[in-house]
Amino acid sequence: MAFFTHHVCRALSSSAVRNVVIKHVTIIGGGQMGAGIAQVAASTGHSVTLVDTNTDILKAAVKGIEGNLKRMVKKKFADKPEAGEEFIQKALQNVSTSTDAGSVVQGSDLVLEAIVENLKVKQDLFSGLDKLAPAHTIFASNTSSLSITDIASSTNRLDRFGGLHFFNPVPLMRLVEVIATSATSQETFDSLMNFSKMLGKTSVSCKDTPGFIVNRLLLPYIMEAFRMYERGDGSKEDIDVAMKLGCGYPMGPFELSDYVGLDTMKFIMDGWSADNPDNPIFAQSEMLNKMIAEGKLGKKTGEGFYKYK
Ligand SMILES: CCCCCCC[C@H](O)CC(=O)SCCNC(=O)CCNC(=O)[C@H](O)C(C)(C)COP(=O)([O-])OP(=O)([O-])OC[C@H]1O[C@@H](n2cnc3c(N)ncnc32)[C@H](O)[C@@H]1OP(=O)([O-])[O-]
Ligand SMILES: NC(=O)c1ccc[n+]([C@@H]2O[C@H](COP(=O)([O-])OP(=O)(O)OC[C@H]3O[C@@H](n4cnc5c(N)ncnc54)[C@H](O)[C@@H]3O)[C@@H](O)[C@H]2O)c1
Repeated sequence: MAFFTHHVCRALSSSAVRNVVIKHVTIIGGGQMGAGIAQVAASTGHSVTLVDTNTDILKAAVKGIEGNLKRMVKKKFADKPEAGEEFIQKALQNVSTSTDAGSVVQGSDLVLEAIVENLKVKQDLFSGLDKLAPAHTIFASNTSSLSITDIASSTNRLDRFGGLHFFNPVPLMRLVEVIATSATSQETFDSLMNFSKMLGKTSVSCKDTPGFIVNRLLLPYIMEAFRMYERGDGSKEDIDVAMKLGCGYPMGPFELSDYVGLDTMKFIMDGWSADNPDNPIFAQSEMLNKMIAEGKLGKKTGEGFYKYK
C-alpha cells in the first residue's frame, strides 16, 4: 500500500514538470570519484564543468582523465589511432574546470556532488547552490551511505533531488545506483536513469535506505575482515587471497579498502556508528583509526594496508 501511495504521489506531484534531458553537468569534487564521473560524462558527449576548491586537484584530475582516455583508446581504437586521438580531444574539449561552483551552475541541467562524505558539508554546498541554479536543474549526490533525504533537506527542490551512486573506478565499473527519496519526482528519477544509461552504465533503482543496496552488504563484509585481522585470525594477505580465489572477487577486502581510501572508509563508518551505536558491526576499528592518524590513507597516499611505490 505504502509503495502504491508513494508512486501515485510521485506521479501526481510532478505531472506538470517535464523530463530534463541532461546535457550540461556540473560535477563538484575533483577527487577519485568526481574525476571518474567527469571522464565518463565527457566521453559520452556531455559538457562537464568539474569543480574543486583546490586548483592542484583540478589539474591532477584533468591529467588523470587524459591518461585514462589514452589507456582506453589504445585498446578500443587499436587499428584506428587517428580516430582514437580525435575521441580523446573531443572528450577533453567537453571538460572545463572551476573553483567556484556558484558561478558555473547557471547553465547546468545536473549538479552532482562527489565531495567529502560529511552531511553538513554536503548540505552547506547544496543550500548555497539552490539559490543560484535554474529551476529545472536536478541536484544529485554520489554519497556512499548518507541519507539523500537529509542532504536534500537543505534545499527547496526536494522533487528535483536524487542520488546517483557510482562505483570506483568509475570508467570501468558498470553499475550506478539511482536513489529516489519519497519526494523525488518521477520525472527527476527518469532523467537520472536516462543519464546513467547515456553514460553506458546499468542502473538499479534504490530506496533511500542506509547504504542503498551495495554498501549495505559491502560494509559489514569489510568490517568483519578488519575484525578477523585485528583478532589475529588471518593475515591480511591470506584474507585477500581467500576472498579473491574463494569467491572470485577482483580484490580482497584490504586491497579494496586501500583502493576506496581509508579516510573515506572512516567517514562512511563513522556515519553508521553514530546512527547504530549499539550494533557491533559498526563499532570503531582501532586499527583503521591508527592508520589514518599516521596518514596511511591507501593507494592515494602511497601506503595503506599495502605499499604502492
Ligand atoms: C567501510 C566502508 C566500505 C564501503 C566502501 C564504499 C565505497 C563506495 O561507496 C562504493 C564503491 O565504489 S565500492 C568499490 C567498488 N569497486 C570494486 O569493487 C573494484 C574491484 N576491482 C576491480 O574490479 C578491478 O581490480 C579493477 C577494475 C579496478 C582493475 O582491473 P584489474 O584487471 O584488476 O587490473 P588492471 O589489469 O590494472 O586493469 C584492467 C584494465 O582496466 C584499465 N584500467 C584500470 N583502472 C582504470 C581507470 N581508472 N580508468 C580507465 N581504465 C582503467 C587498465 O588499463 C586495464 O586495461 P588494459 O587495456 O587491459 O591494459
Ligand atoms: N572512493 C570511493 O570508492 C567512492 C565510491 C563511491 C562513492 N564515494 C563517495 O564519493 C564522494 C567523494 O569520494 P572520493 O573518494 O572521490 O573523495 P576524494 O577525497 O578523492 O575527493 C573529494 C574531493 O572533494 C573536494 N572538496 C571537498 N569539499 C569541497 C567543496 N565544498 N567544494 C568543492 N570541492 C570540495 C576535495 O578537495 C577533494 O578533491 C564521497 O561522498 C564518497 O563517500 C566514494
